[in-house]
Amino acid sequence: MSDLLTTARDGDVVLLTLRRPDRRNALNLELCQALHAAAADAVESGARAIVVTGEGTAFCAGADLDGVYGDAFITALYEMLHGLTRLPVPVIAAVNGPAIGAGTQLAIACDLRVVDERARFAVPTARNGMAVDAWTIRTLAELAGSGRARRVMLAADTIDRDEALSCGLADRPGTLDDAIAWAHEIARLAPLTLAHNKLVLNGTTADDERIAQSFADVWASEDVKEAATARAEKREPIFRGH
Ligand SMILES: C/C=C/C(=O)SCCNC(=O)CCNC(=O)[C@H](O)C(C)(C)COP(=O)(O)OP(=O)(O)OC[C@H]1O[C@@H](n2cnc3c(N)ncnc32)[C@H](O)[C@@H]1OP(=O)(O)O
Repeated sequence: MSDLLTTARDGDVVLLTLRRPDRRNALNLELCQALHAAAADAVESGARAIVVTGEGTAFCAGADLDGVYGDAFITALYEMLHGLTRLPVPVIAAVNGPAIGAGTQLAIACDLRVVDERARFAVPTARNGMAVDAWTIRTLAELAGSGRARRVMLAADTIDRDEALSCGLADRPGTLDDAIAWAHEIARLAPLTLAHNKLVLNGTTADDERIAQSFADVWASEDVKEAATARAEKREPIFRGH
């Protein structure tokens, strides 16, 4: 539990809100640990989709510039970021304002990004002499395109909302409510399939065995039968994740 993060559950969707609006939701050790734990708890409690957002005018101003220089913080930051990519459920970032530095890292550790009018992305490590890991730079290049990633990383440039939408860094324009509505739609999809797909999208060759297993699990599931039954009965399937 932390005062810096709230968790709200609505059916199968969990909303996690960074709550340091006076510091523009900058990430410190406590907030990284709280977010990591809350996302894992959400999955443990059966959530089928997670939304992450920031309170106030920013999504996340990145690492807390008053406390970024310790190993403990960096470790907690990457455990949290990579933890999100390893969760078996889709995570949507509702980017309600600037996502700077580790704020962009947080947004791209999520699977999907919904951006409101104030959203923008930057990783200005070249302005403050810091560094982000290879996963961050490669994922940014994968999502935004290599040319834009070069501009962001080598010229400390910003990607605004419209550009993010046009290049694929952001998936949909919209508000937090739109992101939550999308999460509810996603929560009705087949959970084992989503978990398999996410594992393939984010996994490495080290995950090959787990991927083969998740593939087999999907095909052996009750849900695959439920989809066929629902089709025959001309109704929407009700997936249970087994
Ligand atoms: C490995 C990862 C590395 C990193 O992530 S390095 C950090 C990279 N991030 C940045 O460089 C972002 C710095 N912040 C900003 O650019 C701006 O802020 C925003 C665009 C996010 C928001 O601008 P606006 O709404 O005008 O707010 P404001 O007046 O600049 O800031 C309000 C208060 O928030 C504090 N604050 C903002 N960002 C951080 C931060 N990253 N760490 C600690 N505090 C921060 C300020 O100092 C100030 O405080 P006060 O009201 O006392 O003057």
